[in-house]
Amino acid sequence: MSYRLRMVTEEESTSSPSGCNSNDVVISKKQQTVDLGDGSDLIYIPRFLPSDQSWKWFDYLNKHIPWTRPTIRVFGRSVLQPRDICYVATPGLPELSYSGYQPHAYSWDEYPPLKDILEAVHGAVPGSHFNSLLLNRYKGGGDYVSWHSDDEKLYGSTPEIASVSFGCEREFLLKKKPSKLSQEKKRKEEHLSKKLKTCLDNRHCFVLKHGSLLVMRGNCQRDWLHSVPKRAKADTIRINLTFRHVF
Ligand SMILES: O=C(O)CCC(=O)C(=O)O
Ligand SMILES: [Fe+2]
Repeated sequence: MSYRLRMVTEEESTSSPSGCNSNDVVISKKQQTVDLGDGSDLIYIPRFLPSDQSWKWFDYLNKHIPWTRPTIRVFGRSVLQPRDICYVATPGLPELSYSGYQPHAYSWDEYPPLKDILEAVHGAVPGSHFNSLLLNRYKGGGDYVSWHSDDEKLYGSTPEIASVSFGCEREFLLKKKPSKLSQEKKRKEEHLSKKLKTCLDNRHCFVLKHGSLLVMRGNCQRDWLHSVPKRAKADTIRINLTFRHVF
């Protein structure tokens, strides 16, 4: 099954509705940009892909991707990764390895819909050339990804990561990495915030919607950690695709 679709932007489709046909994927451009400071920023497009097309992709990925739940090493112990994963990459790139685990790199050609999603992402992120993809499947609220940053050397010093979500909405959290300088600053800010009775917490939360796109850019992986915590009430499947550029 393949979805070769013509992409049009929301602006094009509203300015010339007759230019659209039923095979068009209308890409929404309504986006929120968050400046995290010090050269880190995020772009969030809640309705990036149309809902019905996103459900078709969800069903395809859920059924056809060779999901695996690997054993990884965390603080010297072997643990089952708390979600299913799969890795897709262009042949000839340096191999990805994390937490003592090296995933097999499947090819884009084996899963044609991934190329359509990649095309939509490339259209939304000017100048991007993603050549690898890590897929995650969260089977329910007990599946999660703990605090981490995607700062592996093969992604370069300022990785650009584009994340597309399908299915169950889950919270995506970001918090600033601790540093000696920022701890000192934090102590001063806490003192001040107690006085002002305000909360100065360096955290951000996005509820990642079905069909949404979130892009992390600049120093995000150097200065920030992100996670998708367990949520008892999230009882259905969520599939997340993170597109990355390997150098
Ligand atoms: O599922 C998500 O939204 C995030 C996944 C993630 O952070 C990762 O694969 O590195
Ligand atoms: Fe990540």
